[in-house]
Amino acid sequence: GLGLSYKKDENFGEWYSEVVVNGEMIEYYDISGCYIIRPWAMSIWETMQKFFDAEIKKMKIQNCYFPLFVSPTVLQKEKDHIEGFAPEVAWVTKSGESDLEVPIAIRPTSETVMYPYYSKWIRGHRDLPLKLNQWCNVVRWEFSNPTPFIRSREFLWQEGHTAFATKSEADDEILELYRRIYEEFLAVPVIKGKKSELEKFAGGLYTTTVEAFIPNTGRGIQGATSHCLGQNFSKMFEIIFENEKGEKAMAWQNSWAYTTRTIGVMVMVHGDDKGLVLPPRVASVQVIVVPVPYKDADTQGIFDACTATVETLCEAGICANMDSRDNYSPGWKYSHWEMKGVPLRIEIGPKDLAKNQVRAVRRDNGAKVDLPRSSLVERIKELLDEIQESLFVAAKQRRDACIQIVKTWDEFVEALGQRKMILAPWCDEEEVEKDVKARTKGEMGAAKTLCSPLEQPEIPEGTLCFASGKPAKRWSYWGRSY
Ligand SMILES: O=C1CCCN[C@@H]1CCCn1cnc2cc(F)c(Cl)cc2c1=O
Ligand SMILES: [Mg+2]
Repeated sequence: GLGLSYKKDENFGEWYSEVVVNGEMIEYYDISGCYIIRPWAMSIWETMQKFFDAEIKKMKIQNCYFPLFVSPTVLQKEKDHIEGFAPEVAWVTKSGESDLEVPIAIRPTSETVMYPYYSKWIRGHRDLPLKLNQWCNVVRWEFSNPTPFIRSREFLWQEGHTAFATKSEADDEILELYRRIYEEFLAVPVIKGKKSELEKFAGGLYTTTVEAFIPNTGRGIQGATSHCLGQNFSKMFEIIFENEKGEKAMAWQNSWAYTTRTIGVMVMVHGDDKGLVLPPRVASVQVIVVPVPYKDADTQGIFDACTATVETLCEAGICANMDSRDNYSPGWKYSHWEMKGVPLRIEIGPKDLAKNQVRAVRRDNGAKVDLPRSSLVERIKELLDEIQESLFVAAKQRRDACIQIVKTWDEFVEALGQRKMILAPWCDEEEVEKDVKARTKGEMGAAKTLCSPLEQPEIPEGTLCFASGKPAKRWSYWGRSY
């Protein structure tokens, strides 16, 4: 029947798997780690894409499409940093009955696909900057526990690859777009930060990130990423141009991505024991109108009022629908649309009809309010804005409650045991991070750096690293992660 069999605070993993299926976002597929993305989730991806694509077009970034398949020679070109990734590369070895002469890799990311052509196209400084993006899928044959949206063997993303004549900083503008996707659309708080040397993209100079946090599991999760590649890849792929002084120079590059993981983070942060809770800005149905007929009361009048209400809201740009199915009770419909996380429900019964009003019910906190039909549009718009804001505020409060500032190792271990996101002063030495990982190994996974926040709290003179006792150089967030 309706309703979830698992509670979010008791069986988070099972709750999550059930809620994405019952909310009709995901259908499980007969290949492990692969999932069907149903329209209820695809519309969220499209809403984010519409925003992000328009924003990168303002930055004169152009979309393109490179092949899915990578020839092995070119994939090995990056051998230094991909040796760790080799086990997750998927290969095509046959067509029909016959083996391929040479196996072909399926892109796990597109540096090796794109950069040989960057090298060909970029000859002189007038060919720069070259700023391309592609919306596509990538395949990484992961073995650790597959989770819909969060960790799958195929996922959708955008990957941006930019090349400049001069040293360009990692793209702060892109990182800000990622923050906006999380905080303004998905109502999920994130922290902008820099990855440690150990956690960064090995092929680049440094990696910046927006880090989210899942209070229920006490794990950080990388929300999106932007890398400053320096000249590392232009050296490897000979992306060389003649500069304005006629000298040979190597291009400076950035690359950046966000993925369908964004949708999973939103579900984990906002969902509850009645199902999904969608932020209005990404909800494909923001208002569901349910007729509540009563015995011989004016059923047609109620239906007409519902139809008129939907039309009025749609004309005002609000995504409203009516559930007019006559084979389900109002109560069944309430549970169904709560499971799907529709932000607002409008009920119209005989009493509402008589008073020329509607009853609006918020999905996030269950609050009910009677609205006169005369001021319906403005009141509904206010309610939707209120829901969007309060989802973000509530999520930020829950996330902030998980942040623990520590100064010593004992405090660190205690906070880790309490599944916290730990802010600690650190000597910024890679060996020390490796040591923390070794010392916190366990079946829940080791602690690692999540990011060093771009907004650094001040470090009082004499502050020592929580792990090594050496002079602290920067604050960093630590914790377990996905
Ligand atoms: O994160 C981004 C932004 C968009 C473009 N790419 C970079 C780096 C991707 C790292 N990475 C991540 N995963 C990988 C998996 C693989 F199997 C292989 Cl061969 C390589 C990689 C790999 O380089
Ligand atoms: Mg990976």
